[in-house]
Amino acid sequence: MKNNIAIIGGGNLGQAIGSGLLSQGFSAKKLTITRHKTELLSKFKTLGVHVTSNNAEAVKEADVIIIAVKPYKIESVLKEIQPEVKKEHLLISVVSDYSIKEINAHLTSSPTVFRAMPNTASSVNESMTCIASNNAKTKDETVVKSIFDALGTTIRIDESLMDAATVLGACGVAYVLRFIRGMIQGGIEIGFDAKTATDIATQTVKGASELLLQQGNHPEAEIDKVTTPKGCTIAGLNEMEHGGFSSALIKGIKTSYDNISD
Ligand SMILES: NC(=O)C1=CN([C@@H]2O[C@H](COP(=O)(O)OP(=O)(O)OC[C@H]3O[C@@H](n4cnc5c(N)ncnc54)[C@H](O)[C@@H]3O)[C@@H](O)[C@H]2O)C=CC1
Ligand SMILES: O=C(O)[C@@H]1CCC=N1
Repeated sequence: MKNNIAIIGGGNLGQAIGSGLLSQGFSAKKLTITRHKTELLSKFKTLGVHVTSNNAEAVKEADVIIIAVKPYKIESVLKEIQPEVKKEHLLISVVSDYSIKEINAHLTSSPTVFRAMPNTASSVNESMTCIASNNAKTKDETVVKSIFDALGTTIRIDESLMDAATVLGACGVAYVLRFIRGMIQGGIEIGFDAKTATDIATQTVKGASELLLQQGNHPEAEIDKVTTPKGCTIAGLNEMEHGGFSSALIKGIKTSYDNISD
């Protein structure tokens, strides 16, 4: 990848993106990460990444800008970098609940603006990243897709689905991790130590995902292969459903969605 990338906001997601790019061989010299407390980015500095608290300087040196600050900070960041943003820049916002139109309203130079919704699995190159833009050129779309392809898998979506992508793909990591924690707790109760229960639960979740990813089957078709009539799987599954398992998940997803807007 030949672009110089500036990540504005080296927090949880900004660092995950930085780590994911570096582990895929992206040159540390072409990467800048900013935040106020630069000492918290020392592991990147050690690897040769340019670490600074000066956003304008970072933007000046970059051709791709990734904004990864909290939603309530994006307007001040846009005001700060606005004088240095050029038409040739590709500006990618991973900020939730802030539209391309709102971003453009703070910029006079009309850069090409994208929104992307990756997740924290970017750090291990297993993100699902949803990407949206308005009338971007194909060559610019290719550049943005290649950045996030390096961090996992990408799909292009309409910007109107960005809130839904935020919930399913980004918040989704937390839902799945809570599920895994529940499996571990159950595993300990039936006899495993925490480490063994974690090893079994995590690989089982990975394997179940791979069944769907590699074979494209419906989850219920795979569940049918596990549930022996009158067996222990269906007994446990039905007990979970009596406890509101699928319903709680669907309600939680809808509640997250309803809580995106401030
Ligand atoms: N954490 C996640 O799983 C995901 C987060 N997002 C979005 O990414 C954005 C960042 O989220 P997190 O990384 O979780 O937040 P965070 O709070 O961990 O990171 C934001 C970083 O920006 C820095 N920052 C604040 N003001 C700044 C400024 N003026 N200049 C430079 N840096 C500044 C903060 O010090 C912090 O390190 C949010 O808008 C969130 O909606 C999107 C998908 C997933
Ligand atoms: O919870 C949040 O607000 C952010 C958005 C997506 C993941 N975390």
